[in-house]
Amino acid sequence: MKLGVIADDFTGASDIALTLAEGGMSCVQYVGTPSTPAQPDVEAGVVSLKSRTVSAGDAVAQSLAACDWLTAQGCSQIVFKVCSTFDSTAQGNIGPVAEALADHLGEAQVIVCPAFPESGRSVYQGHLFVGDKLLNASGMQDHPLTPMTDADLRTVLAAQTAWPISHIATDIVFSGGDAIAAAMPRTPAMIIVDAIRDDDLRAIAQAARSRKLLVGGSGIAIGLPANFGAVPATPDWQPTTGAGVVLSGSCSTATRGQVAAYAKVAPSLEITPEDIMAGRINVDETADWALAKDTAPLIYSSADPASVKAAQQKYGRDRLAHAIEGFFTDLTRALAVRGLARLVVAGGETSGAVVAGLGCSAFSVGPRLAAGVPMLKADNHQMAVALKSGNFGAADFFAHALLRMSEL
Ligand SMILES: Nc1ncnc2c1ncn2[C@@H]1O[C@H](COP(=O)(O)OP(=O)(O)O)[C@@H](O)[C@H]1O
Ligand SMILES: O=C(O)[C@@H](O)C(=O)COP(=O)(O)O
Repeated sequence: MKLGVIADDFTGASDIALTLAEGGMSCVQYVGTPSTPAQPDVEAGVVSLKSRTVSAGDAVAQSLAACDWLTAQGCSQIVFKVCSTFDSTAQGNIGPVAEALADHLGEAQVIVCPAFPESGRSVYQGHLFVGDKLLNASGMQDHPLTPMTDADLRTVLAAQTAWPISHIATDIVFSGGDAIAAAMPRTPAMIIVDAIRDDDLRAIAQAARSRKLLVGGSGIAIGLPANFGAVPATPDWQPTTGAGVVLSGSCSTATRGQVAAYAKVAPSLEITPEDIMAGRINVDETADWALAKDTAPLIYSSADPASVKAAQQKYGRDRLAHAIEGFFTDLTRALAVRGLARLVVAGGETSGAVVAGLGCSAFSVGPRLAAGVPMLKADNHQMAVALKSGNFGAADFFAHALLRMSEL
């Protein structure tokens, strides 16, 4: 293994795994840190953690364990994959984990860049944009767990770490990899690097060729496979037919549009916070209902910001999230034993919960369904799976994903 990734959620892990696979690296997405060695042909290993919203201490411990496993497999460079919308709170976990990994690997300068131009995320003058909106006006200010209310990544990161924060601006980035390398501070720092185009990310990769640690969204990986001699490729796929289900616990803007669109063409079942907290949902009956349908049904808890806020005030934010995620874990387990063959999931935390219900230990990475979303095959069920980030994908993503999984 040459390149190791520690991803702070499961959708983020499959997002960067797609970038690396399309860059021509043989790539596996692991479910948590494996306890056994990787297959010898794996060049890029992506460890999926569910560490974005746990305590900073827990996130650090999980990330260091993942780092140790990846370096033991031979990785010379580690990427800490965070969200392209920099999802975090003042407590972390981006700063504390980046700091701990840097100390552990002996790296004093850490490039931090969440830009992902293909999905509209750009970093300019240290500020993160989603399309033409600043991060704090993009919808991310209403996220149920990690509301983002400041677009200046320098102040966001400074609140999470004692390390000095530095910045490399677009004029230097446009001058290329050598200019970026020359502009790197000589003293310890986390460096927010601007990037608005894929070419900027390639220049960053060139500058980072011998860095032991990088922090970023999947865009940070665009230029990395070439550093390891890989050439672009299309990942293989064996079609999977059979029963399909869409599970959505994401309350993000794009997902809510996808839920509304799919509910018009397929059976759907809304699970409300009241249903969950009152224990009104029978998981086995729900799984039977889902698999009796001719068209893959949608089961969702996705709701608008006002409803989410009201439910959080009533039940407590973390308690509610935990209960909803627990429901999705149990439902997935029930669906898997009944022979589910195609599974589409919306939401990063939700995906972590769903994958826990699958009980698999790794995914092979197939071709793209949308920017940042590959088709995956679970190693235990040979099930086709898509883990879609909250804000990725077009309005017809669910129908498109289910269809593509079954096509040659
Ligand atoms: N109706 C709801 N009310 C409150 N919280 C919810 C509701 N539905 C889902 N959630 C919780 O909101 C969080 C959504 O996060 P996530 O799955 O990561 O989505 P995204 O990818 O959009 O960030 C999860 O913890 C989920 O359990
Ligand atoms: O970088 C991204 O935007 C995604 O890969 C990601 O991590 C998104 O997280 P969720 O929106 O919580 O799925």
